[in-house]
Amino acid sequence: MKFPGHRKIKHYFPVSAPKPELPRFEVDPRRDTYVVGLDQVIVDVVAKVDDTFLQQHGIGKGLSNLVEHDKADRIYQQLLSLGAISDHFAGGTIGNTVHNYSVLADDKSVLLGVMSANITLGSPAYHYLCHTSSKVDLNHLQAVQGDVGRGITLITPDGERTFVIDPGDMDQLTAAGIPAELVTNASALVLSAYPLRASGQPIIAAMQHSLQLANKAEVPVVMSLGTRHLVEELRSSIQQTASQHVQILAMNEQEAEALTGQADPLLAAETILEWVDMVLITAGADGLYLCGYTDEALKRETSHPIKSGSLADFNRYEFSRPMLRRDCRQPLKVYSHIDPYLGGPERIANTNGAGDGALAALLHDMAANHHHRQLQPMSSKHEQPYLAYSSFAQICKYANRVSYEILVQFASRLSKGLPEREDSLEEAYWER
Ligand SMILES: Nc1ncnc2c1ncn2[C@@H]1O[C@H](COP(=O)(O)OP(=O)(O)OP(=O)(O)O)[C@@H](O)[C@H]1O
Ligand SMILES: O=c1[nH]cnc2c1ncn2[C@@H]1O[C@H](CO)[C@@H](O)[C@H]1O
Repeated sequence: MKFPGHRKIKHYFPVSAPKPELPRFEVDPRRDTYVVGLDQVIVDVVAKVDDTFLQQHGIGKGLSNLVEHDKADRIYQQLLSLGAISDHFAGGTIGNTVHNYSVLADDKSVLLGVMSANITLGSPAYHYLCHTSSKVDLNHLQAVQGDVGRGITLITPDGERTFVIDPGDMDQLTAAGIPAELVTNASALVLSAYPLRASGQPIIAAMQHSLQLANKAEVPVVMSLGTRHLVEELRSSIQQTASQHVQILAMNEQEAEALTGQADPLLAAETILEWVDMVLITAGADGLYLCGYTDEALKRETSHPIKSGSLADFNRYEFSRPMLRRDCRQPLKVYSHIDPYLGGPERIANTNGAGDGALAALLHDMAANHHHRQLQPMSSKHEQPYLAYSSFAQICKYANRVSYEILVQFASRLSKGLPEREDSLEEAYWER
């Protein structure tokens, strides 16, 4: 487990005794620190098109459009004949998140979903496996006869991405195949709202079952909202799932507006904190917000400049560490915001996955806290049942840094961890 903070060598957790066993790729729920993700397994087929292509096929720009297999195939064949397909990447919003988590933490995660029983060269399943970190434990995927989902990712000249989703067998995940012990010993269970639109499909029951297992074992549940029109379509079901089963919600500012009716991320966060304990809102060129609770007696004042927006002095206590509302004797709402790292890259090739990257950073900080608590239960860091290792402000910095790394590459998944030292920071910073 790598340390998520300043990432200096001293922040690697000590390993004093030599490990008696050979390293295992499979997660051992009694010994390992890991997060579990549940996803519709999807391979992203990336193609560059112009806006008229979207209009011709009646595809809603910027949306994740669920379509019939035949229509998706017609689009795919046309893209092939145009020579417009540039790549096949592993995708799925939660698949991306757990992969990124494993790359950042240099540690294990588990993916729950489906996989084709018979994999041929060049098939969607083949591409998925080729682009997934070996630290993601895929031993618990459930076999299906057909293909995993195919997400045709259409990139228009303005950099916007639009999905055409051919579900294949991605929704055939069953509740009976969810390994209970893996869920109940995880640092967090992470899933998205996308499966909620698969009405009548087995994945709905699989999702409900995992939520119940995690809730019973008090494993934090993290839900990412997917895309704006999904939230518009399923607002009440998302709200209900969030307030009953979820502790942490992640979304972008459009999804926050669709959920709460508030265009201002701070006001949206204020409302969302009535349902859940923490919320991450990414806001594109405006950076990101992390908001949650701490106990009044444990609040810590920031040394960063004080910011005001729709809430006055909103970041005053951003040096506090996040807690569940029910663990606070006197809950205090804490808001933190950060502008894009280095003002964002000079040129953004593809924003796909920037939000998933930010969420992976938050998960890393939470898992590091879990890991440290197992190793050092008497440490002063665990006098209170904190949700994360670092403060709201520190997690914001980390999440934004990870998003930047995704923006400067073409793919939606990290191919390597963050540098140990930032070239942009002067030597003196690292001497502190
Ligand atoms: N135009 C931009 N300029 C600078 N930084 C950006 C820009 N767009 C995104 N970012 C950075 O990436 C983070 C996440 O971006 P964004 O809000 O677009 O995520 P998203 O819509 O959830 O993405 P996805 O759903 O594709 O994962 C932002 O918080 C910010 O740090
Ligand atoms: O319906 C869906 N279910 C699961 N993941 C999806 C869906 N639509 C798009 N993405 C995934 O979202 C990622 C970017 O955040 C993409 O990699 C894409 O595969």
